[in-house]
Amino acid sequence: MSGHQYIMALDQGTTSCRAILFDHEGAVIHVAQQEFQQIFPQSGWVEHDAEEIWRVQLQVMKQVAAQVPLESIAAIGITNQRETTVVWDRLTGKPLHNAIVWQCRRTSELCRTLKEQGLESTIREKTGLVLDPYFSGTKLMWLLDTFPHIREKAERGEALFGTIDSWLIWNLTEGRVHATDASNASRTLLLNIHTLQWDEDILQAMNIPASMLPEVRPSSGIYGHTSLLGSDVQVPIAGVAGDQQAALFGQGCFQEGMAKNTYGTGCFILKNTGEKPVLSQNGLLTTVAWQIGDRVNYALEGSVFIAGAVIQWLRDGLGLIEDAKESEELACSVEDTEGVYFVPAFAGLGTPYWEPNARGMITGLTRASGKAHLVRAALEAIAYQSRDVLEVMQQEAGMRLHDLRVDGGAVRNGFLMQFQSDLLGVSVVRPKVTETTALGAAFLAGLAVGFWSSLEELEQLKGLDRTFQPQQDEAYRESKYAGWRKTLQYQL
Ligand SMILES: Nc1ncnc2c1ncn2[C@@H]1O[C@H](COP(=O)(O)OP(=O)(O)O)[C@@H](O)[C@H]1O
Ligand SMILES: O=P(O)(O)OC[C@H](O)CO
Repeated sequence: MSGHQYIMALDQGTTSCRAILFDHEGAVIHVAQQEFQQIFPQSGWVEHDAEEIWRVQLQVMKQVAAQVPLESIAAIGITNQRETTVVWDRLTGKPLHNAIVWQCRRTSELCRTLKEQGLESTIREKTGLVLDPYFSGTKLMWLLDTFPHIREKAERGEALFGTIDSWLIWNLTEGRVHATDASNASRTLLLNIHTLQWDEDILQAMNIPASMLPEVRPSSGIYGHTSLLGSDVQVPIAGVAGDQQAALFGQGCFQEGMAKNTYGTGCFILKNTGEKPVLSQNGLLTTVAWQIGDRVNYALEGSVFIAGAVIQWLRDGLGLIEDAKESEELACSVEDTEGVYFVPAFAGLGTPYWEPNARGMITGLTRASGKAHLVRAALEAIAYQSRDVLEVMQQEAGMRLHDLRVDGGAVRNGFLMQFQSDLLGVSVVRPKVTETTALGAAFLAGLAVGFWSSLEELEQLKGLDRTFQPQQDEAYRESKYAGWRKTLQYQL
């Protein structure tokens, strides 16, 4: 192992592809990042070009690899936007349709039909999920039902399904490995999370051929090797996890009861529930956190569909700001939103409401309302939605929140972090490495190849950047939140 100094993590997010090299201390050594195209073919529909994702991911990977001797890279870990559905041709390797993104609402009606057929409680018990367009199952079903040539190929064993991890593994590996890890598989609506097997009854009910599905493997372990960084070097792909589970791992939330919130395109709050799946009564999801060897860790999750994406919309949709960073300065330029509330339900509402038909809304506007109030209301909405999830988590899991560990692109925004702390009345703890998603994937890969030896060793690597303490009293907190809840009622 002596020449091995780095682990490379590939973080394939909703808006960009990243490649990051971490050293043995868990420090970021090199990063390359590139955004790719978001495709909105109709209202509420979202797609990505899977070939573009692969091209961009390979490019950033090569950029980073060029900074160090190839032999110094011990392994690659993959982490990815979850649920996004790719179907490709086994023979040509070409996608048979654009990837259908997790945010896409096109299967709302299909979900309703499946509910009417009485499938909801089976899905809940077996998969830990709810019947919502968010998950891969109905997206795959839609592709098979809409395009007869895709179904024909699937029935001949020539069409393969995968989430983005599988798509990258397939493209990276010499022998075209078709696999996924248990954390990603647990987001498809097709996996029995108790047995970690694809569920035959659900596949039958959704008319999905089992031959399309990838092999489910542990999150830490060798999937295959790639020579795409240099033909004479074989680098093992040794860790794979969905991005939110990877962030939980990268935050060092290894023990039952530990929780984190990641502020990226959406917000995802996960709480480690140990080795037993806990089923929620209030709209939280039960999901596989990771599998290492035979040991499976589960988590309860609250998913907020639009968080940082609302800031992107202010930038790209309205042209109100030029850069996400600007939102902080604008928000701080006013004392308050002066009664403006912004519900960014662009893609329906996730936890705990599960209302696929909800849509965005801005209320409380007056002639005195300006750009700064709107931007501030958008940032505040990210914090309100996170509180909605944490309220349910605390009620249900008997969790007493002492502090909140945070990560993701939007935690750079100091206003947002302070407001989150004020709104919850607890400390918000931001780590030094906010790339915890990528770090989690690196940890999983590093453990598999002996770069790191144990979870205890990984725990020592954590470093804090800043803790935000509440600066407002309970009266402020509760009156702001009551205003949010009242506004939300219009969409429920
Ligand atoms: N300073 C900032 N303030 C608010 N939001 C930000 C800031 N910087 C980045 N963001 C938001 O964070 C998101 C990107 O975070 P990232 O973790 O890379 O997301 P993803 O993995 O979903 O692509 C974008 O939606 C962007 O608008
Ligand atoms: O790309 P992110 O970081 O917004 O994460 C997306 C989630 O995995 C969707 O479930």
